[in-house]
Amino acid sequence: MGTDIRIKICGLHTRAAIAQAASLGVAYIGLVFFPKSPRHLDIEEARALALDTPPGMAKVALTVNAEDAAIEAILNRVPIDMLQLHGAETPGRVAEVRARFGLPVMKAVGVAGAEDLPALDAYARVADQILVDAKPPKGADLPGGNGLAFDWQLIAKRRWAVPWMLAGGLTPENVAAAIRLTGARQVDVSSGVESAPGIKDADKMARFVAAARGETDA
Ligand SMILES: O=C(O)c1ccccc1NCC(=O)[C@H](O)[C@H](O)COP(=O)(O)O
Repeated sequence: MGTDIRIKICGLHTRAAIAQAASLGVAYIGLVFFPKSPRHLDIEEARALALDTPPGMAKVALTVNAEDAAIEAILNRVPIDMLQLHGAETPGRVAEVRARFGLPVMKAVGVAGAEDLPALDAYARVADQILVDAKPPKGADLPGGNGLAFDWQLIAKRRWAVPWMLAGGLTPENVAAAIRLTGARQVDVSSGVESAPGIKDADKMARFVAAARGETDA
């Protein structure tokens, strides 16, 4: 562990939460473009927040099965550093988005069991990063951001040729153990630093960052 752990906080939608993320030295912030989500931002809200974001944090646009036109509409107005594809985009679609928009692409891949692991290898061949996340429960409204963890043992000895991020149900209480077990150097959190769906909690954010860096006893 240590301060070299890179942290992404997803689903931020207030200036205060973004300012706090910056003061904590968070590496990435996720802006969610998915209308069913309590963290959804419309394009003009996202633009205002992104223009106000202190330098030094990568602004990641999260979309779900978005068409080119929808991605283009975001990128025309919002200064974005990375695209996070969080739907059922195929490896071919990931390669296409990457080539078309010229931004790094992180593909979220849901894991529930060993049968899901080959997909990680397939996406690692085409994406700039992979987000190793919990698979959403059947019938869930959201394909991510559900606060569910998967069995970290499944990826305990696995490595990929691109940077990867651990996600899914991480909290201030479990993130240190998750990092120890998986060897992750990057972690992503949303629900685990909220007081209610979509509402980020300043104390939980601070405790999460400290725990991920091994600054607490967890
Ligand atoms: O956050 C959302 O509402 C969301 C909506 C649609 C697709 C993905 C979404 N979130 C993804 C994330 O917040 C994270 O990248 C990841 O799934 C971890 O979330 P959590 O388990 O809540 O920490």
